[in-house]
Amino acid sequence: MLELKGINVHYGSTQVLWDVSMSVGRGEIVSVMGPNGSGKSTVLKAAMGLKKASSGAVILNGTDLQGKSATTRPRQGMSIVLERRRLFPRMSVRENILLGAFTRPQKDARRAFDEVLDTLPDLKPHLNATAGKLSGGQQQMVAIARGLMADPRVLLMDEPFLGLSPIMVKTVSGIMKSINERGVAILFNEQNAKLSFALSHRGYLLESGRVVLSGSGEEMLDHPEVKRVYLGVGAAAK
Ligand SMILES: Nc1ncnc2c1ncn2[C@@H]1O[C@H](COP(=O)(O)OP(=O)(O)OP(=O)(O)O)[C@@H](O)[C@H]1O
Repeated sequence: MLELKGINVHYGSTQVLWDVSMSVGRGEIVSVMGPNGSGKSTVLKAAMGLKKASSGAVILNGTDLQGKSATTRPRQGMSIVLERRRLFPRMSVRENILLGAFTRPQKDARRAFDEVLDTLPDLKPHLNATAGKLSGGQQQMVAIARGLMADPRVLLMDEPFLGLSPIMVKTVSGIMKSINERGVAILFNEQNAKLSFALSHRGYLLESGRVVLSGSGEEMLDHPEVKRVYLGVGAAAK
């Protein structure tokens, strides 16, 4: 349903993505894993149109989105949960969530709001709280709720576990699974190989802006290179 084809991205004269091709099928959870600075966030930003690719195509359900602005993409069925949550800290949780429906008529927004709270019931007691006062994990839930308000078929999640406690990591990965079970495909990035590939149906390994490996979550976890470099398996025996 979402395809990135031969994406090249530059910041100024520096190229940071090289011929990146990825796909996300209907109902899949797909991860982009790689070290710091390998270009994971840039992949998601290019998919969402927040960073313009120098060349290549972003295709969503057969429509080429290249050249169409980020603001049109929620209507096409794609939304993004940005890194570090990017909430409006002085606004209430309710206001932050409702912002996610800016492209939808009010009646649809109200219905979407109720559905989103069914998916994330833990937010109900906090709707009138100031977003900036919530814990990191709760803020991540608000960011996910905001992303869901556009009723996406594909949800992009930029480092959804960043800075969360192990318990909140479990909670958020559970939320991702339940969103996915409701028919939403997810493309997310994460630096931790185990977390990335254990949660995803398929994954990509990105190094220095290039896809160097891809496969099912299990294949990725079992790959000798992933094991050696990213899981530290074997190193301890020496
Ligand atoms: N706005 C920007 N201007 C210039 N260079 C940038 C900008 N954003 C990212 N870069 C560079 O592009 C490269 C890829 O960055 P990106 O944030 O996509 O990597 P990442 O894998 O998501 O890293 P991290 O895990 O640290 O978030 C890095 O070398 C980074 O320094």
